[in-house]
Amino acid sequence: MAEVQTFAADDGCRIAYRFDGPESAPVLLLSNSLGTTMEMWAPQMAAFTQRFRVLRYDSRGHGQSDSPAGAYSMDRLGRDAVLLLDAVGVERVDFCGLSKGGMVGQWLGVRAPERIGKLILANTSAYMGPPSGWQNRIEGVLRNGMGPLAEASIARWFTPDFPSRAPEAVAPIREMLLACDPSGYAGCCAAIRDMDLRPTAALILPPTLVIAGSQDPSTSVADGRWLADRAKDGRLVELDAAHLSNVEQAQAFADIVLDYL
Ligand SMILES: O=C(O)CCC(=O)CC(=O)O
Repeated sequence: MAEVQTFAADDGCRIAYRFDGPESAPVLLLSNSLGTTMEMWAPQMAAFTQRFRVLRYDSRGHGQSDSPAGAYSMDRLGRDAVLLLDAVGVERVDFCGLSKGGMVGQWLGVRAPERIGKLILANTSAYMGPPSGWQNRIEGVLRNGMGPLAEASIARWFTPDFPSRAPEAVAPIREMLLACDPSGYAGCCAAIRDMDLRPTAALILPPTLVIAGSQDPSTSVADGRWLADRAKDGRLVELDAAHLSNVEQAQAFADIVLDYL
């Protein structure tokens, strides 16, 4: 049975990961969004493991990974993904990341394209300014913890009636957010605060599918189209969802990813 394992990144931060699916299958690497864990991919696991050996990890600051104090950077988060591949001895993967995970994907597409077959960037953006908004969020979470963020986050992550229509899908996501280490969450907020991947977006080399949510107030369809227009071989697909489109449109998300791969 698959279990969560850990490896140490080059600064000693322990990163948690797990494999699921047939050992002989090609590897699909999944990267989580801000305030969630590798369990955010639960709605796709049955479908993805039909064809792939799925490698999921908790981004530093999240889940069972360490949460070092201080600001992280997108370089740091991108290097963690490369170091994970090195640690498990996998040379090349297909990649799917949502929001912050998609920012890591943009970084990989430019900085480590030789490690990536196809890239799927869901509900993400090359820039999420202004920095002052992130700074306020960092100060708030370090002062007051995760609790006060929860309901506003859920309201951005799902369309208005989804939580009452599918409480069983939303409850685990709320739990992940509330269990998040405030210092790890703040570290990742700093990485987004300081991120501007726009100057290098045209250097994304792998074939790229961008998935956008037509009702996503965090990373818009326009943000997704902007990326798809710049990636060397980019394409855009829209789902009727808010930010966590893989939870709200679980089957459609899985079908789109598997069709593309
Ligand atoms: O979701 C992410 O990974 C980063 C973007 C974000 O903060 C979305 C949100 O909380 O609305």
